[in-house]
Amino acid sequence: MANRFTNSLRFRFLIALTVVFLVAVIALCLVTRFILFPALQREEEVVVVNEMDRLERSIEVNQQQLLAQTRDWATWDDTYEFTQGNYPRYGEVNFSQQMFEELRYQLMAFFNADGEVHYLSGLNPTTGQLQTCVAPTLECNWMTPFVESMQRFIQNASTQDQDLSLLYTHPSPSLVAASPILRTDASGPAAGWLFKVRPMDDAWLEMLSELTGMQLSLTVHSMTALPASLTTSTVMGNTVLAERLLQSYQPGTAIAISSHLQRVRYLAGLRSLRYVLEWTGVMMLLIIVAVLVLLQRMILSPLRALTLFTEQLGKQLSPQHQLLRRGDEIGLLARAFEQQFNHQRQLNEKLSILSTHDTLTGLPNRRLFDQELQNAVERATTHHTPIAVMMLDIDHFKLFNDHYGHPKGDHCLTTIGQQLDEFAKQHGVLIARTGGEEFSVLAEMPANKAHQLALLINSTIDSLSYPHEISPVAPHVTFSIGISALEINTQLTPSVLMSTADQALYQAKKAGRHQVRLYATTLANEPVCEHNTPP
Ligand SMILES: Nc1nc2c(ncn2[C@@H]2O[C@H](COP(=O)(O)OP(=O)(O)OP(=O)(O)O)[C@@H](O)[C@H]2O)c(=O)[nH]1
Repeated sequence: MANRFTNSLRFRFLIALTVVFLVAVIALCLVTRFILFPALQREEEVVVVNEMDRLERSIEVNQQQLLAQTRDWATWDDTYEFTQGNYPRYGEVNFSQQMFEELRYQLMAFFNADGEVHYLSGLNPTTGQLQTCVAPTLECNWMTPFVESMQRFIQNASTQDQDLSLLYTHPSPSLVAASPILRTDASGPAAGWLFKVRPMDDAWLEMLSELTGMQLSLTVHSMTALPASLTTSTVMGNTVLAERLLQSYQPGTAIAISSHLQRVRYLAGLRSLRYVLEWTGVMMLLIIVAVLVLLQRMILSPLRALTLFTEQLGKQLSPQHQLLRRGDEIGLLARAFEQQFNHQRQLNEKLSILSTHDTLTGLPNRRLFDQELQNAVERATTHHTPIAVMMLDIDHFKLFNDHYGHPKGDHCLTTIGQQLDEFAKQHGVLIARTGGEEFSVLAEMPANKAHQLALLINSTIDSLSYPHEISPVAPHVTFSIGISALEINTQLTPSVLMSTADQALYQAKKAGRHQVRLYATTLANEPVCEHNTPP
């Protein structure tokens, strides 16, 4: 049973489809692993870089704003005069704690044209109080790193240098704007430089976070040169830690500003991908099921029906099957099968007739007669019904052949055979050609009726008047007939019937031919002698 299933088309097709399905799944996994995932990751990297670009632009905007404010102060006649030493109350009039806090200034530093400190004002990072000095000493000592960097900038600046925005990392991360001090009409020469420092402290980060919508943190990195890629990203679960390095004016350091970015695009892409993969899998399974159903309906079921159909053909039921009406290949096959079977059946019938009938006369032959006799004897012994066997032999047929020739003898046999065939059909008996010019009759009837029938056969052949000029018996062809009609008992066999009929025939021949002799049990060894030779 299991072997039959594994050999079936259904099983093989299922295996083939499963293999195709597995190959498709593996291909899908490989495509996902080596094409789709990397594409999603590349897209995420682009998103990260764009986000950090946006962040950097926001910082630049803040720097430009500080620079504009610095430029505004530096190109003001009051500042110019102050730097020239002509406006001693400048600081007192213009600087206040509130102004520094509102504008988020850490420090404002004024330098003369030679780069020497002219005036410093700023909020002490420890106390938060406004301090004003003319040198970064004593309580203004915290301004020293700023001042040193600014003086280095002034030393390196050329006469063409205009205002500039910078980033400091030391002493703390800061935005710094530098602008040459000019008259309000921007006429020169520059009286010095004005620097404004805005701390990149928590408050500044908070302001930037509100502006960009990102949670930000800031660190200072020590490095001699900036790397090729200013943006790095580290995946941390559902977020990416993105970091952008910002060039510092102070050598050997850089400011790193970082943010945890939600992997919104990536996760959405991943969900879409999973959705597509799941549905692709489901669709493939549905397609496999559909293919199997179609296979079952379109091929396997018709093939099964074709098998049943051919079995019916084999049993010669001549089925009017609906398969024969199909227009497809199955229909063609069914019709071809039917044609082949019909042809085969006709051949078999011909063969059967050839093997059971005599070719010359068309009468049943000895084989068929023996079979039927066997069956009749069984019927007779079982049901105690009468049975009789007759042996018919043409008288002096050798003389006929010698006189008329063998072909005429054949013609005579054929004519007599036809006559006997008609007779058999009329009287419901079996007449076979069981020898050269010998015929046998199987008649399921009692002895007296068999005897009358034998007489009737003789008179029928006589009435045919087939010429036999040199026959000593009559001028036409005649029969001698021996009949065996034995008592029905378990001893009764076909050979007993045949041999006793032969004995009766011998008696008929011996008594002068053209006669009927009956060998019956009651008359055993005293055969009845009848002669119906016309007078
Ligand atoms: N033409 C022809 N002759 C056949 C055929 N079969 C047998 N015979 C002939 O039938 C003849 C039978 O001869 P015998 O057995 O001597 O019998 P008979 O001459 O009929 O003499 P009795 O039977 O004693 O009356 C032989 O000459 C056979 O050649 C056949 O198919 N065709």
